[in-house]
Amino acid sequence: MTGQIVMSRIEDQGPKHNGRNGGSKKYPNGEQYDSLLHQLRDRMEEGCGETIYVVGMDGGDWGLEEKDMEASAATVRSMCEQVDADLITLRERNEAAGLVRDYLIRRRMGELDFLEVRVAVVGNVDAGKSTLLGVLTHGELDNGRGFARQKLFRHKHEMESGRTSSVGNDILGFDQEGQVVNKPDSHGGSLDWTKICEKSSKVITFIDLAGHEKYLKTTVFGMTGHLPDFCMLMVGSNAGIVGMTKEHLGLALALNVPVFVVVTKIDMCPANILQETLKLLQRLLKSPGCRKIPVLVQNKDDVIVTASNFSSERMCPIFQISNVSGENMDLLKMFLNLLSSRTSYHDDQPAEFQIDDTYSVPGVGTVVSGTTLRGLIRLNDTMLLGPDPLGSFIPIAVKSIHRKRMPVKEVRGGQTASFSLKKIKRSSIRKGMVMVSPRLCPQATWEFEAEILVLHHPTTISPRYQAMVHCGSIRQTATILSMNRDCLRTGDKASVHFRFIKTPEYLHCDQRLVFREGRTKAVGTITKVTEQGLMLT
Ligand SMILES: Nc1nc2c(ncn2[C@@H]2O[C@H](COP(=O)(O)OP(=O)(O)OP(=O)(O)O)[C@@H](O)[C@H]2O)c(=O)[nH]1
Repeated sequence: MTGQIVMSRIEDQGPKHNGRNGGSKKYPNGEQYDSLLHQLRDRMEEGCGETIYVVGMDGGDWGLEEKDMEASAATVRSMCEQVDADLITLRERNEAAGLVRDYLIRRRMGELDFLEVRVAVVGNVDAGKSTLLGVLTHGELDNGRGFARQKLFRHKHEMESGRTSSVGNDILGFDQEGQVVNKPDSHGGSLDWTKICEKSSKVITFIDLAGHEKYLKTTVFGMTGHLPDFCMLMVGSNAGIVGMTKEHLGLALALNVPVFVVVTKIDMCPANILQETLKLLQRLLKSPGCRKIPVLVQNKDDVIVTASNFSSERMCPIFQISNVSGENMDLLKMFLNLLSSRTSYHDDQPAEFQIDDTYSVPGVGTVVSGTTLRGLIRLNDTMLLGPDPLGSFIPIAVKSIHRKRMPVKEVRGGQTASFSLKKIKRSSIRKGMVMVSPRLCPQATWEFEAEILVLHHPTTISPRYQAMVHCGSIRQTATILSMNRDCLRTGDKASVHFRFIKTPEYLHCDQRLVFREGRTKAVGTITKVTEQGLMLT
């Protein structure tokens, strides 16, 4: 093994993990070091503050002798100092020519900052969604009779019926070492969000979307409005692929949200039934409608490989867990810690924030919560809030910002936040409104065109048909004014001209939308937004 380093190897032959390739970093000269540093910065930006880095390639071979590995590791450590990041060893393995090491490189976070990843949780009723979230966030296993989920229920009627109907939010914090920081208090078992965020370098927000068909509306809103980075599809191993499972998978695929699957209840499922469920699941994921590559995650190596290839590739990891015995929970947690946000941000982009909920807080006033789509919003910035029913936007000053109930000074693209607004009545704010930078000169839109695909419709769709459009946090009925075909049936694609029936909305080209009415579902992409003054009547 020579001590030299050939730069082209790093770019050309490193293992491609979602652009996170590594290489041999033994004894680079100044120029090579700068180039490596530049690459690392790019990768960290692409991964929203973190990247998986593989060290140990020399020539075409995998593996370094111990002393070369230590030299390479020292180079990487020094680069991490330059970019103010921590270097965490994920695994070390022996390949033909020696050692290979996988590192997680994660930006150091100040006390009030953390990386944020949103995971939508879907799956059929009784698949164990609420239970898994209870187990993950409260660190106590279930008893198989609903113990763990009790901690999550927010509404009385849910407590009584055992069904989740609201879009709940649960958080799971990981420290720099990848350990869970959630510590429920000893009385009542409640979680202190501020403490979790302070101790975390990454916070996973789970958006628990209901499993019952009755709540499909809520599920669709959660999948479009809360901008999940990833979707966790839960399947009960004994029940298999039933009820809403395919529906939820289809929705995630239609909205281009990468999916991973968690098969639960393996403690109580006979081996042959578990195998049957896994077989059907793999067949479904490989089918022409999904075109995924299912991977059964069995060990830490599988976690690293699937996490590294997850967001941009077709890989679909499948975990098999028990909420009662805790089997494989460590693999799922490790995977969650390695997921990175899909929304990269640039400070210089004009800020956009979409509102998905409003509250009246005694002593504070009106509070809006939602997701920052782009740019940077700071305390005391002036933003434009709208559109109101006439399509206007009004200036408002940002007087307080909270992330996960914690006061902060700024919030960036990809992060959820809430703002308290002065002198604004809660009743004048609706879901779907936005707060944007005045630089954008925002316009409200009554009409738009979209390319849509009808996923399911019992008869045919033709002009004047009305249905609910979900787009980001917008949820409003729209009428089809015209389309480039006479009528649409299941499986048809068309270019369709829509008009909102109640108020104009703030829309962008390229936004994904879901068009839904009862069992009818269509998905699409906005292709044209009509300026306010130019509406057709
Ligand atoms: N034995 C066993 N029981 C489980 C496991 N996971 C969940 N359960 C039980 O399965 C039942 C249903 O779990 P829930 O978490 O309520 O299911 P859900 O998917 O959240 O259902 P909805 O919220 O109604 O959509 C509860 O009684 C749990 O105790 C598991 O891994 N093993």
